[in-house]
Amino acid sequence: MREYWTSLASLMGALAFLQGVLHAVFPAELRAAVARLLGRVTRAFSPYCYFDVTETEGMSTNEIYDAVQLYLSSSAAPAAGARLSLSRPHNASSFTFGLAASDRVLDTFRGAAVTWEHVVAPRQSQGFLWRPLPEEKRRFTLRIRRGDRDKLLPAYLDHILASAADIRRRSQDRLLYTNARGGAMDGRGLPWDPVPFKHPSTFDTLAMDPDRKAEIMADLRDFGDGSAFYERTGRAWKRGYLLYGPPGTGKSSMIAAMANYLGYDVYDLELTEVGSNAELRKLLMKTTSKSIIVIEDIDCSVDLTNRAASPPAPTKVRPNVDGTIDQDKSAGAARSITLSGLLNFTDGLWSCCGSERIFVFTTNHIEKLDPALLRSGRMDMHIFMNYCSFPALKILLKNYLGLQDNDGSDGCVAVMAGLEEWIDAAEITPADVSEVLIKNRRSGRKKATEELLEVFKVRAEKRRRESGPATPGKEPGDNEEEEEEKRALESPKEGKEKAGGMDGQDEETEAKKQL
Ligand SMILES: Nc1ncnc2c1ncn2[C@@H]1O[C@H](COP(=O)(O)OP(=O)(O)OP(=O)(O)O)[C@@H](O)[C@H]1O
Ligand SMILES: [Mg+2]
Repeated sequence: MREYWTSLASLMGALAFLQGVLHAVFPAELRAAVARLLGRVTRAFSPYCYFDVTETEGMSTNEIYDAVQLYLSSSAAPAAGARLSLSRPHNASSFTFGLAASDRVLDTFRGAAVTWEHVVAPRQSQGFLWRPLPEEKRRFTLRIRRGDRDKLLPAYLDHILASAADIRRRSQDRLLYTNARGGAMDGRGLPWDPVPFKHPSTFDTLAMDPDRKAEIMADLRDFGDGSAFYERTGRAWKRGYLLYGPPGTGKSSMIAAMANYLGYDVYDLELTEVGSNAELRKLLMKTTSKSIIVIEDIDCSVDLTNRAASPPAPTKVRPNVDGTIDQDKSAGAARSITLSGLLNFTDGLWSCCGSERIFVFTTNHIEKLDPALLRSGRMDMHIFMNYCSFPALKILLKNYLGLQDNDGSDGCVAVMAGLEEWIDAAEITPADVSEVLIKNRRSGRKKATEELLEVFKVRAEKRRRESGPATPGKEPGDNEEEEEEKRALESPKEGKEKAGGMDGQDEETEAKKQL
């Protein structure tokens, strides 16, 4: 045994001596060149080819490196034992995972398997630089089979860039843009003011007929995934939705749900702030793709009845001495937008200067809109937001009271039957139902639903009277039922919030303010 250790020690000594001689005889450059050559020879006989994506290109960062990192963090499967690093970028609402040094992930694209390795090596001393580089050199190395090369490149890289852009957009807080400055540009030449968009409305919380809801969601999904379809058919990648119906039926809530569902930004276009068709076009050109452009209450914003009308001579709005502008003067400026300007905005050549954009118009009076505005291609889907139906009511009861379908607890079954019987006759909006539920939610489910049934009955009776012959000598609101309904909506018998807490009205106002 002792001899074994002695011979091992002499072998190690001989190797160290040989290495010393090699270092002395062959300079470092020569050794590196030999190593490179050996690497090349091995690669020449390897069935794989390799591509490096470095973190920096010269002094600037490499966008592809960031995209690969983001893509791998969400799409690819880490190899067994790989470590992922966790981070949360600035302004992001979710975490992202990154690959730690020297770990590998596997991925497949078009049936071909690929491997990514994250290589981290210390950087040699940099000397003096105005902008020092990171101390480590990082790169991703892509390994693919030689035979798959044509199949994978460049399509696989395009796929990575598109996926990374999508992930980035989804993990960042989205924005709500307004044109409150009336088209005037800010310091960066942008006419839109952004604020973080955090509206809580989703398709889960939206009360409407479930079949219609599923249809709208499928339509939005088709639109979002429709890049190839729109290209193949030569259509501009945009879609218009018209939401119409009485006030308080969820039109604005639907827009927020759409934005949350697709992960799009929202541009809330205030037409009365726009001075001319040219300004409207400029605003359109400054919107980004993957966004929803909204014009609320379109019938109230601008005279939309005469397509042929030419804009009146531009009225320059002169500010008053104190710098303010009179309302009627600015209204004059808004009138210089014409229907034809708006039609071009939604379906003219300019409307196609970006892609993946949704136009949403809302109105309480569809009959006031010009048919040209409503045709397919401009408003592709017309969505009627109606009074609350029983299936929609069940969604509100679930959201506000946690009441599940066929929930027999708290003795609600009988009340539910009553609600189903009275709801159509009551013609009540989801907003009014929400109001009653917010105010009574602390009184227990049974009490809250009973209170709602009471409101339904009063409302139904009122509707019946309204549709019957008018009672001479009676003013509107001059009857007992109306007063009783008002009382039920305004001051619930129980469950009033104590001072200090936000009451139902405040919550509602707060929710409305969010959009
Ligand atoms: N369908 C609905 N589902 C869930 N909540 C709703 C629905 N409709 C209305 N609400 C509630 O009523 C409030 C007002 O609704 P919303 O602003 O969406 O109505 P609207 O149809 O846009 O009204 P308007 O025509 O006056 O603009 C919302 O904040 C929401 O709480
Ligand atoms: Mg609205």
